[in-house]
Amino acid sequence: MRVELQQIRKSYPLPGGDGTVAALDGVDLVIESGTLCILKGPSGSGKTTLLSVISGLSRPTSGSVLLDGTVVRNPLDRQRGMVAHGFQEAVFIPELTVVENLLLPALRCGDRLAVDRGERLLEAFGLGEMFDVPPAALSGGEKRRLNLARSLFLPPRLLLIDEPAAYLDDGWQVKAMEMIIREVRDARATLVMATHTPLPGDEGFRHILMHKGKVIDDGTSDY
Ligand SMILES: Nc1ncnc2c1ncn2[C@@H]1O[C@H](COP(=O)(O)OP(=O)(O)OP(=O)(O)O)[C@@H](O)[C@H]1O
Repeated sequence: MRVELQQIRKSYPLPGGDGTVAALDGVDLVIESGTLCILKGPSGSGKTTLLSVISGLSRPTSGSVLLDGTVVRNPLDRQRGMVAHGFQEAVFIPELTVVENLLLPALRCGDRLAVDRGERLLEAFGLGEMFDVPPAALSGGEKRRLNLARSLFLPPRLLLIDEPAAYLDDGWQVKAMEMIIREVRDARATLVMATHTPLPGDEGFRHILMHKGKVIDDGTSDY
C-alpha cells in the first residue's frame, strides 16, 4: 500500500488550556508500496503521533492522508485497505483467551485455515503453551508478542509498529523482527516501524528522521 501525507499538522492543547503544542508540524511524506521503513527521532519528535495519524486512530488537525491515492478520513476506510498496527499498549478482551483474542477476526467465519494460521503464529511467537489462558496471565513480553502476532494475523497491506522491541529481550527482538520482515515481504506489504534504537535486521530499510514534529530527512537520498 502506498502512503502519502500532505501537510499534516497535529496539535494538542497544553495542560491548563493555555495554547497548543504542535506534535506534527507540516509533514509531507511519500512511502511507495512495499517499502520497509524505520521512523527515527528523539523522544517527543512525533513518531507515535505520525503512526496514529496514518492508522486513523488519531485525526490530523489539518492535512491529508492518502492510502493508495485515496484520501482516507476514518478508520473504516483503512480497514478496507487492511491497515494493521502493533502499538506499545495493546488492548485485549479480558474475557477471551489468548488464542481467542488472536482469532477474533476469524471466529465468526470459523475458517479452519485461518485458525491454523493463527495457531502457527502464536507458536512462532512462543505462545504455544498459552492458547487457553486469559491475556491478564501473560507477562509484559508475552503480551507484546501476542500483540505483534495479532497485527500479522490478517496479512496487512500496511503494517505500522511502534517500538517493536519494547518489552522484548534481545533474543525475542531478533526473532520478532525476522517474523515481521518475513510476513511483510510475503504479503508484499508496506512497513513503518517507529523506534529510537537500532533494530536487529533493519539493514536495507529506508530511514526517515523526525525532529520537533517535522521530517528532517525522508531517507530517499541514501535509500
Ligand atoms: N495526547 C497528547 N496530549 C498532549 N500532548 C501530546 C499527546 N500525545 C503526544 N503529545 C505531545 O506531542 C509530542 C510528540 O509526541 P510523540 O509521542 O508523537 O513523540 P515520539 O517521537 O513518539 O516520542 P517517544 O519516542 O518518546 O515515544 C510530544 O511533545 C508529546 O508531549
